Amino acid sequence: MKPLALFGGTFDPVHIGHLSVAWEASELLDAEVRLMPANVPPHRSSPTATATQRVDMLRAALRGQSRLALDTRELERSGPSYTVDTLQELRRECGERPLVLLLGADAFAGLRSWHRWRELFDVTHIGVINRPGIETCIPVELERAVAARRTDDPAVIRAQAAGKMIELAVTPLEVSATHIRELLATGRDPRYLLPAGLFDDPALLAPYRAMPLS
Ligand SMILES: Nc1ncnc2c1ncn2[C@@H]1O[C@H](COP(=O)(O)OP(=O)(O)OP(=O)(O)O)[C@@H](O)[C@H]1O
Ligand SMILES: O=C(O)c1ccc[n+]([C@@H]2O[C@H](COP(=O)([O-])O)[C@@H](O)[C@H]2O)c1
Repeated sequence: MKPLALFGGTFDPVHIGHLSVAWEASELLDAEVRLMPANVPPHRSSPTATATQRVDMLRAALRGQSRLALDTRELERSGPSYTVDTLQELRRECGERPLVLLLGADAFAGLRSWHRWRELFDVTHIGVINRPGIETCIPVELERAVAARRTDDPAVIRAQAAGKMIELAVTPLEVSATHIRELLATGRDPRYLLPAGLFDDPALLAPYRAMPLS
């Protein structure tokens, strides 16, 4: 069955690293992929842009293609966007369809600090994506906890609903939202690090610019 893959993030702002990862993951897994912005991201300080502004940017970024979709369900819940709650809700909706939670290697490395993280494997597979430029060390305990779940075969992911972990080798792009926010705050124009749609309306990137546009 065609898996449904969820790529959660703060997307403050969405950048070409996110889109390229999501696109290639959909190819590698032959999956429907949805980008899913967190309302209140756990484990980090408040985003610069509001949830509405981040969704507006995502909509502009995704315009004109039909492979990647947007899932705003976490914005409908107040409080921290715990991934386990979201994936349990999706599991109830999806029956036995394979679900895959896509995580950059840096996010995966911190998995053991997530809310009820062990329960994730009851409802979803996890797809881990290589990420250059960010020092990531997978803790030995996490490695041990997932060893028996590892597969390198997308067919295994398609054949069962949940419980596996797969590493997805995508084209490495050393891009981060932190760097893009820094560039915008210092008056630079990261034109080709951001999807073109984000430049269609000057209001979209205004939350990050040092000087409000006149
Ligand atoms: N260039 C990239 N390559 C691979 N994965 C990425 C890349 N950028 C972000 N990700 C992954 O996307 C998910 C959402 O990331 P997030 O929205 O926090 O972006 P970010 O660029 O890491 O932002 P920030 O710099 O603000 O932390 C995470 O799983 C993260 O690991
Ligand atoms: O559920 C948790 O405890 C949890 C802790 C940290 C991060 N997450 C999720 O991981 C995704 C990536 O987070 P971030 O902070 O890198 O944008 C995003 O969907 C977050 O909601 C989830």
